[in-house]
Amino acid sequence: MIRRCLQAVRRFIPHYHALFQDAVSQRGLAESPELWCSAHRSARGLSKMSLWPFSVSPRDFSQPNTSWNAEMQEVYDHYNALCEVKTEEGEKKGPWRKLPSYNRSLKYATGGVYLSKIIQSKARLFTRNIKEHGATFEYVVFMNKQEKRCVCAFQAGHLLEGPPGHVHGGAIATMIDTVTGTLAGYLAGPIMTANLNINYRSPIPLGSVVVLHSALDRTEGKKIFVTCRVTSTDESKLHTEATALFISVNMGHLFGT
Ligand SMILES: CCCCCCCCCCCCCC(=O)SCCNC(=O)CCNC(=O)[C@H](O)C(C)(C)COP(=O)(O)OP(=O)(O)OC[C@H]1O[C@@H](n2cnc3c(N)ncnc32)[C@H](O)[C@@H]1OP(=O)(O)O
Repeated sequence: MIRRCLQAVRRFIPHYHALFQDAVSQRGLAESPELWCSAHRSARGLSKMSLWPFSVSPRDFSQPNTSWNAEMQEVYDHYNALCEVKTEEGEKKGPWRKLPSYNRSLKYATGGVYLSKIIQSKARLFTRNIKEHGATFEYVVFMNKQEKRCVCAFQAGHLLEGPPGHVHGGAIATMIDTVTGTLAGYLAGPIMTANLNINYRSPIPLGSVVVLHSALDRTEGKKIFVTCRVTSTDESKLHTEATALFISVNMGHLFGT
């Protein structure tokens, strides 16, 4: 069964490769950051049809679940309401968009000739690898493309302890990397983190909800500079400040080609 599935994957790779090369050329990405997303969407459609025989509908980890406390739900509801603005002509898309979040991003953005190298069946996105709701990273990202910024509501679970009763600095860095990286990737296509500078200003209690506010600072060629502030939900308390540098890469960079 597995051998037959792999044979089917191999048969479709040339078609997939053509699609991928067409849509995700570096020139195209530089001119239109949208291309990465459309290539990603096309790839998902294709992989669902034929390339990914093991595929099931992916779970969107950024949907509310029973572990979310009232504050987390409140921030979610606030930004979710901004995703659709009601007008006299009926509902219209607002400036914000909720990003879905899966536990294997590459599974849903499979890429032609790289397919055989990237399939590691046990690989899972670091922030989405625990099944128990609320134990680690509960978060949802809302993107505002016009303003080139995003916000993330983050509820830190009990397995993220660093100092007693408070969130581990590495877990905070993980969330900052994730949110700034998501913004940079959304605006510029495939990126890698080159530099992350973090100032921890006040500890984050375990179980509490904070908001990460991330914004594009500037771009210089392949370099994308992004800022991030982690605050309490009412923004009265600053927990962490960071700056990040991302470099646009082509997919070959990930596979040493
Ligand atoms: C799409 C979104 C979907 C998201 C879904 C999942 C969500 C999760 C998202 C999570 C996202 C998490 C993402 C992750 O966690 S990525 C994982 C952590 N990051 C890495 O492992 C990256 C490892 N490093 C590299 O691969 C390369 O060094 C990179 C790619 C970074 C640069 O490559 P390369 O070395 O070949 O670069 P270049 O020679 O072309 O130089 C280009 C320019 O950049 C300047 N430069 C380079 N490095 C630095 C530096 N450190 N400080 C300051 N400047 C630096 C350089 O001087 C030059 O400037 P200029 O001379 O042009 O002025």
